[in-house]
Amino acid sequence: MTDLLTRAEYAAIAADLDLPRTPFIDGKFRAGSGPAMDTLNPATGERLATIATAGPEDVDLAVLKAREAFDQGHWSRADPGHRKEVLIKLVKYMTRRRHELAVMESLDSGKPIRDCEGIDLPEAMACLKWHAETADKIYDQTAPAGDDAMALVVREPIGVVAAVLPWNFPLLMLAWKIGPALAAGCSVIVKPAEQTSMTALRIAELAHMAGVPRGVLQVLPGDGPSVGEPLGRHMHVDMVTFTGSTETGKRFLTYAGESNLKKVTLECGGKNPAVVLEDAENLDHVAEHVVNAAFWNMGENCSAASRLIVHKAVKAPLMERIEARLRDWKTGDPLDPANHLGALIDAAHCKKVVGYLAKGDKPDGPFITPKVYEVDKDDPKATDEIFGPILSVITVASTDEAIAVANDTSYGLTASVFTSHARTALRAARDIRAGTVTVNCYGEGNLATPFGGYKQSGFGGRDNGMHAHDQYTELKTIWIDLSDPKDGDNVG
Ligand SMILES: NC(=O)C1=CN([C@@H]2O[C@H](COP(=O)(O)OP(=O)(O)OC[C@H]3O[C@@H](n4cnc5c(N)ncnc54)[C@H](OP(=O)(O)O)[C@@H]3O)[C@@H](O)[C@H]2O)C=CC1
Ligand SMILES: CCCCCC/C=C/C(=O)O
Repeated sequence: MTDLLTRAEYAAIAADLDLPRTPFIDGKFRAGSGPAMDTLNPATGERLATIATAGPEDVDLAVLKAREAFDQGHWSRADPGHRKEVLIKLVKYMTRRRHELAVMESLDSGKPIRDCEGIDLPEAMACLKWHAETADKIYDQTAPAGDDAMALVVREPIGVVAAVLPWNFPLLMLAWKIGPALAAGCSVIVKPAEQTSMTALRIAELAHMAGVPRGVLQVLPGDGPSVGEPLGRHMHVDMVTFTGSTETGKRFLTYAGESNLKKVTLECGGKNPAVVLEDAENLDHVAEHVVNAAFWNMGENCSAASRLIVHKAVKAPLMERIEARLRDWKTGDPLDPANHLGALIDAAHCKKVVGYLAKGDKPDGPFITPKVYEVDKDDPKATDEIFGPILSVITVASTDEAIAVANDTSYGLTASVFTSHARTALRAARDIRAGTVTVNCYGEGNLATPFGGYKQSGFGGRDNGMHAHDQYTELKTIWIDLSDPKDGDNVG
């Protein structure tokens, strides 16, 4: 874990923050022509900043500049080694300013500073570096074509990419999108969630300082209908990469279908199961993972394991251990490094989550302490993506029943299985319909492994790994006739 500063030191950084307040277009901050928007500190409800949002002309200008930059080729056709060096320089700038970025992220999103410093920031930087390093190490292919021809199969950057982001991991999701897209040579326009624009704006500025040319990385603050939809419908945007709710994700398919058939990749919601079977070993270890899986990031996580599906034989000892671990998980002031849970993102979301609390359980403003409820598998707590610190526990009597319950959802993002038998683990991993299945642990894999969902959790591609790079490229076949023209007619 990164060395944390004290609460007072974080407060001093917060007091001194220089916050970005306008769209970043064509290499500079410009006065946005959209309505002013207050961004609030979720923990206090106080105004953090008033941001000038992007209006329709800003969206058009950003797309025009992104297109021009792409066509000029200073980035898209640059030596891949140059793109690598520039992105690594960006990471260096982020490293220098990591405390400032971490505090900005915490103030803007309500996330606990210990996570911003220990997870979001280092993971975002590692992600950018990982993709930067791939830029000059990817080879194209030749295909079998016989003696008289050569067939090249090459990947080219797809063009102008709009990245529409959620509020739960503002910086990390930014990195998951811009890392591979910029490394591949695309121009990227970012639409952060309206609640959390701060770190995206600052990263765009740092990227430009590091050498990302004008128009290649732009950030347009504003809400979904004003900025997300026009990007989704724009005739000169080649691709949308989206992370957020399934409902909004589906809209982007409509926008694409009603405009230019742009490519759309969606990373959407989840109601992910942690399946603990009768033969699970070391219940202390299981409890540690289950607690982290359900409550990390206040449960505001598409890959949160919010359903614990547990065999009746191990339920009681596991529940005891979960309750014991939760005593160490403190909720409160996000800038206090002692706290594991901060504030929920905003009042509307808080109201939604509170609607799932049991009678008698109450929030403390935007703070909700972890809740564990035993429920039937059809209870809304067990079926809905709550996106809050609520773990729903469903008891089962067999492995088959556990797998059936795990799959009884319209989502399929992640799942975890705890068992001591390799065969059971492998069968369960195969039978659960989800994009990531972890065995005897909870997680999302790492930067090298693809992340995305089955069913209504995802569409069209994967974040992370080389699979992410591939989704920001088009495949082109170049067929070269090598036959000797003297041999006569080689047509057909
Ligand atoms: N998979 C995930 O990681 C996430 C899942 N969710 C789920 O979604 C629920 C609702 O959260 P919410 O923030 O509303 O998520 P959304 O899916 O609505 O938001 C994600 C992004 O899409 C944008 N957007 C919203 N509406 C439109 C639209 N009509 N056209 C184009 N873009 C749009 C948002 O902009 P803006 O918000 O600025 O209007 C935001 O940038 C949560 O409770 C949770 O269950 C939420 C966030 C992340
Ligand atoms: C350190 C890995 C964090 C992964 C978070 C994945 C969540 C994605 C989402 O909620 O969209």
